[in-house]
Amino acid sequence: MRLSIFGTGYVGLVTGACLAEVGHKVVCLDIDAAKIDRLNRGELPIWEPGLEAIVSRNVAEGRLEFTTDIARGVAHADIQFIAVGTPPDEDGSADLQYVLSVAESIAREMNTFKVVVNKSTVPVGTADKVRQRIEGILRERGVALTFDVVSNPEFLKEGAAVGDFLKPDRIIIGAGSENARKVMRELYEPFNRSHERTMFMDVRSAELTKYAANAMLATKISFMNELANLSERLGADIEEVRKGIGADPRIGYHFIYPGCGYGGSCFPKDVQALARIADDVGYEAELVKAVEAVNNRQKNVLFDKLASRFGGARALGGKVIAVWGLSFKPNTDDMREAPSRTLLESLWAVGAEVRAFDPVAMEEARRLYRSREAFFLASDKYSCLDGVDALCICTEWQAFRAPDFDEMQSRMRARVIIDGRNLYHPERLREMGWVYDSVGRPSSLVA
Ligand SMILES: NC(=O)c1ccc[n+]([C@@H]2O[C@H](COP(=O)([O-])OP(=O)(O)OC[C@H]3O[C@@H](n4cnc5c(N)ncnc54)[C@H](O)[C@@H]3O)[C@@H](O)[C@H]2O)c1
Ligand SMILES: O=c1ccn([C@@H]2O[C@H](COP(=O)(O)OP(=O)(O)O[C@H]3O[C@H](CO)[C@@H](O)[C@H](O)[C@H]3O)[C@@H](O)[C@H]2O)c(=O)[nH]1
Repeated sequence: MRLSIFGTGYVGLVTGACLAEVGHKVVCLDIDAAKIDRLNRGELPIWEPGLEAIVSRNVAEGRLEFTTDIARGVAHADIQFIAVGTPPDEDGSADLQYVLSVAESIAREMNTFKVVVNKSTVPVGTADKVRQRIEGILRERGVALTFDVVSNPEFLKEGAAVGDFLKPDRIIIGAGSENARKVMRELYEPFNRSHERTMFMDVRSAELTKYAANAMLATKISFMNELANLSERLGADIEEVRKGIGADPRIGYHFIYPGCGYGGSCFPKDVQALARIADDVGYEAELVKAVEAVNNRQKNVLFDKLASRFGGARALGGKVIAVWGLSFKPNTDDMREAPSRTLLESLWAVGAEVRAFDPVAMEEARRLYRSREAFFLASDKYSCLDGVDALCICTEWQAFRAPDFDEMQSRMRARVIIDGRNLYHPERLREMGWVYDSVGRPSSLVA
């Protein structure tokens, strides 16, 4: 089948490449001409494992192309995907300007029937707004064309996006007409060969399913972080508690890792947006708001631990602190809402100097903090430790899991590790003479 996708970010680009991979003919559009130029030169604007190979193969085989030409994109296909950003507005609600602007573009250029498929994460009722926007423009143009609006939220994770897209747990389709359901079934047919993954429902339920999934996952994390903070104060070990509860299949082991808070471009904004969606219909979403509040507090946990270790926040002035891991999670260079940023900014605020290392997010860190003094990006994880007073770990990259502790010790001014991802065994480190603090474990109590 033929389809066009507006937006070549994480979702649009992965969707385009993966739908081309199964045989469809895809045109990807973006208003960012520099991005399209890079893609046409064979460069990827994002770091995502496995994506480059799929993009280059499908471009070479003529199933995938990139353009800024809206008329060409709209004419190419009956199926028009919207995969643009929905960033938080000032009050935390999702800003729909990019989604509605794509709806306008489609309406201005369409001359035949279209199925408009929204893949962006959007509040319940957005499909109605998209429909009204398209109808308004068609009226202005004086043309009588029919179209469907479908909700098809995306559940891929950064760092595992290609695998998630090609082998989805489920494909959610919110569609109001039999024709739209038929088109979407055919489009996703290649993904249903081993078993049926497509779930059809009404449009509003599909829109809410996306927020429900993210809010549920974020709730699990905030719950575990709350329990971790409690464990520390009770002399219990959250890692034992985690395994103990994970063994219950009703709870499960997934997404119950405590740490220094969740980040990324989705959980923080979507939890906030869900709370605003509830406010808008006069419902106080107390649990959802608590999830956000717990997470905001958790993002300070490394700084607070460091401060108490050094005898107060002001005592950190003039200290040199190493940070391992800048991206919001492993296998991505994305630093949006990363817990590392909260730590960096708190350290700078008290006059500490930071030496940082990340396996892939160095360029992104340079872009974000170019003009920052007191920020040194090291070329590897060991040189990052030269002369530092302590090491903080923000991201659980594989490269940090089994380091050479002797090498580390020889470079650091003091043997202090504050670990926001619970990577090491507290007792082993203590035996080796380290001061080791992590999240929710007895190590945290050792002076
Ligand atoms: N990043 C993820 O892991 C993820 C996963 C699932 C869902 N989502 C949701 O998908 C949506 C897109 O997220 P993303 O991370 O891909 O965003 P992104 O910011 O990486 O990319 C959005 C792209 O859309 C382009 N764009 C904006 N207006 C446009 C227009 N009028 N026409 C064409 N292109 C336009 C931008 O230039 C940009 O390249 C969001 O709603 C997000 O919440 C994201
Ligand atoms: O047990 C856990 C699991 C995750 N995290 C943190 O949670 C954040 C988000 O992680 P993850 O969900 O793996 O990454 P995202 O790429 O943000 O993916 C989420 O957000 C996407 C955008 O909506 C959805 O499509 C995905 O299904 C959803 O998992 C990261 O900071 C992780 O460190 C924890 O602290 N503990």
